[in-house]
Amino acid sequence: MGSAASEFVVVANRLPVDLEKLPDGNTRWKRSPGGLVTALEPILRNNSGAWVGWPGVPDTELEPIELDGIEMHPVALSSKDVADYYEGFSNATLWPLYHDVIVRPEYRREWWNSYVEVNRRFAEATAEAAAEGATVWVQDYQLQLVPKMLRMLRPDLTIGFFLHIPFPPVELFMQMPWRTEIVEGLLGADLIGFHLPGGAENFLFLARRLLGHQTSRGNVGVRSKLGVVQVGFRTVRVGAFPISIASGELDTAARAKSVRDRARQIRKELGNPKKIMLGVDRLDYTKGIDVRLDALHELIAEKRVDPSETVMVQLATPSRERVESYVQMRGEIEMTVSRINGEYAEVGRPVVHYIHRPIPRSELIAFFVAADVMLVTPLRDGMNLVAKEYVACRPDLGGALVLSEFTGAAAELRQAFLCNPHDLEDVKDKMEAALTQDREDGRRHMRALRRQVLAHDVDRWAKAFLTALSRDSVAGHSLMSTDPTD
Ligand SMILES: Nc1ncnc2c1ncn2[C@@H]1O[C@H](COP(=O)(O)OP(=O)(O)O)[C@@H](O)[C@H]1O
Ligand SMILES: O=P(O)(O)OC[C@H]1O[C@H](O[C@H]2O[C@H](CO)[C@@H](O)[C@H](O)[C@H]2O)[C@H](O)[C@@H](O)[C@@H]1O
Repeated sequence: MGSAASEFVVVANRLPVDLEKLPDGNTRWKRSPGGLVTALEPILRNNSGAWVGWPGVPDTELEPIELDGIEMHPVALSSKDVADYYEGFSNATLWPLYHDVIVRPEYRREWWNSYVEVNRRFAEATAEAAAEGATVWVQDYQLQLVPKMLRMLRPDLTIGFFLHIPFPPVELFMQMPWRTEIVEGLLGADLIGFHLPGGAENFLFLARRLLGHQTSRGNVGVRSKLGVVQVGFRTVRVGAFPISIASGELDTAARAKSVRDRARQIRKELGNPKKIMLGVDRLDYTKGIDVRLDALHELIAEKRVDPSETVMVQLATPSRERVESYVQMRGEIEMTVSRINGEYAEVGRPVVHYIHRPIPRSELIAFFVAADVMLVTPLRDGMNLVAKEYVACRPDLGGALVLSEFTGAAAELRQAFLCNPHDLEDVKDKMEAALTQDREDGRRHMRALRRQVLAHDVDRWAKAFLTALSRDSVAGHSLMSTDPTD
């Protein structure tokens, strides 16, 4: 495969596929976890581009390879890189800091040094993969230094950056010992995207107060009214672009007879309960899996939910399994599941069905179709694609969505049963309301939710971001430029 050939390059910590080493010594590629891949994989597949990322296993050097129409450029990470850059700085420092310090971020210099070094490696790999004048789209918190490093290596490139997790309030961000370096790193991009206007506005404030750049001061809009930072002669634009899913594809898949049959079979396998509640998440402390389990436990104890006619299914993909806070949270969740089942299950009829492994896509869609109530209760979440996937999978207008106010999705899905996950009574009330909703009200809410999700799909997200990015490359913008992209 030729190098320096791609006109469009996505750079993300992970490739969309992980290399799996099988016990017999063979290897195979499998879909990698998380919403970033769910969102970007179809875009790249349909637009023939290159993807620079880690193949998900340590100490493995691989040549570029074409898979499913995408040119994959694997970046090797050693076991030490994985421990310090990925598990350490990315997921024990940045992840908790950017998610409202739900657990305490650890600030370690050796992790930071590794973050800098690995970001440099990604920048170098991208500089090799990109054609002259190409567009490069850097993704997420693991790679915040790449825009500046890449600009120094390849000033000819147009560089976009998108943050998939929340950008924290200024008071929290200021804890970061390397806060200046991170803001400078991001400012290497031509366009910096966040899910919500609040994140973009936090960033503009920091660019002004921390680095002394001139910036625009008004509110940032959604896919419009971008903010501006003047960095010497360069103008960096900052905007809000809420990510989405391939809604049309899911809608079609959910209508298939095989999926509807499987959904009926799932209900039967669960003992034909009156109501099925569903949770689908990476096993992450931000997702509030404990919140929904505690709420269910209390609802049963208070006899507001009858465990002989209601079941909960929690599908949990293993995630970041060597990071201490994840180990601890898994133990707590599994204990609560056992406690609820210990108190209320009958032989052969658990109240909570808990599966700790990834589920194939078609099976997941059948679960969405089968579920009467979808529980999405994060303490904080950049977007949460699961909420949108559930809505897209309900062309029958059935089902109800309980959604935390602290997800990016809540800004768009206003007709859900919105709840405050820090207020257990509120979560219980919303779960009960969703379980007992009037059929016609439910259909009306679901119709409105679907209108939003089907109209704003992942293609529209990518188009809005890339259109704004390409405008950057052709024209200089004045400091107060406001240029709608939608
Ligand atoms: N147990 C599971 N099995 C298979 N896919 C899952 C599972 N849990 C989550 N997913 C998928 O992973 C993605 C999660 O995206 P999102 O909700 O945005 O959160 P995050 O990216 O933080 O994990 C969705 O596409 C969802 O369908
Ligand atoms: O790569 P991992 O460490 O296994 O984690 C998986 C992904 O998790 C995060 O996803 C986020 O992106 C979603 C799409 O924008 C968004 O809906 C969700 O709220 C975010 O949490 C992470 O940001 C990705 O980098 C990871 O690949």
